[in-house]
Amino acid sequence: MKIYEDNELKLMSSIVTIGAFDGLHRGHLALIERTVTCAKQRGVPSVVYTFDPPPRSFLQQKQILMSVSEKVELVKKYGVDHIVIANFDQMYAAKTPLDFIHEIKLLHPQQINVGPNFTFGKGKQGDVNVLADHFNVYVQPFVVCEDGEIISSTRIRGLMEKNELEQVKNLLGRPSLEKIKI
Ligand SMILES: Cc1cc2nc3c(=O)[nH]c(=O)nc-3n(C[C@H](O)[C@H](O)[C@H](O)COP(=O)(O)O)c2cc1C
Ligand SMILES: Nc1ncnc2c1ncn2[C@@H]1O[C@H](COP(=O)(O)OP(=O)(O)OP(=O)(O)O)[C@@H](O)[C@H]1O
Repeated sequence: MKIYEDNELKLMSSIVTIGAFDGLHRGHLALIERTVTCAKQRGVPSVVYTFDPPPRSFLQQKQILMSVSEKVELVKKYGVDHIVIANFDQMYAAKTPLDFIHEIKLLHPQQINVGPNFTFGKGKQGDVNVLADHFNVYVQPFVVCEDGEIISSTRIRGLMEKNELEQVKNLLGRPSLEKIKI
């Protein structure tokens, strides 16, 4: 897997997934698996486009669930070809949805896979509908756990605070944040 610590990767064709992916829970992993499978079927590279630090931690001082090197290590195990790690700072956060779309166009994605709640651009102005005006977008239905609740990094942060580690393992689908697979 090739790692790009700027957001200037250019490809002729690709399948892309985008997100903070903090903690790499079962919802994130479903998106990454779909991206890799689809890329292999079509014979084009798979790309995970992520942010460091996670926007929620930079903008709202939320706890970071995993380091960028742990994230890279786990993403690599899933057979991803390229990972872009955009430096999320004030200047980056101020980009408009259209600025971001122009960057993603450099990847020439045949398909972009995101979850229903994906947002992007200054003030979270871009959503899946805006993205779909410019790209072929697949919206992965929410992955939920047994009680029907949506799995999210926010929920995992809350469970960690209460030390509910069994439930954390369940949402991650593996024994700990760092461990690769069960
Ligand atoms: C170019 C760009 C600018 C962003 N600016 C903001 C912002 O101003 N405020 C905010 O809360 N989030 C901002 N975000 C974060 C997104 O809303 C979102 O959290 C991020 O794209 C990760 O998606 P995910 O939360 O679905 O993983 C920005 C994201 C991108 C790509
Ligand atoms: N449970 C889920 N099922 C399917 N897709 C998901 C799920 N949770 C997040 N996603 C998608 O994964 C990508 C990364 O999302 P993100 O990193 O914001 O995760 P999150 O768990 O929603 O985080 P947070 O709780 O901090 O907002 C986005 O495209 C998002 O829509």
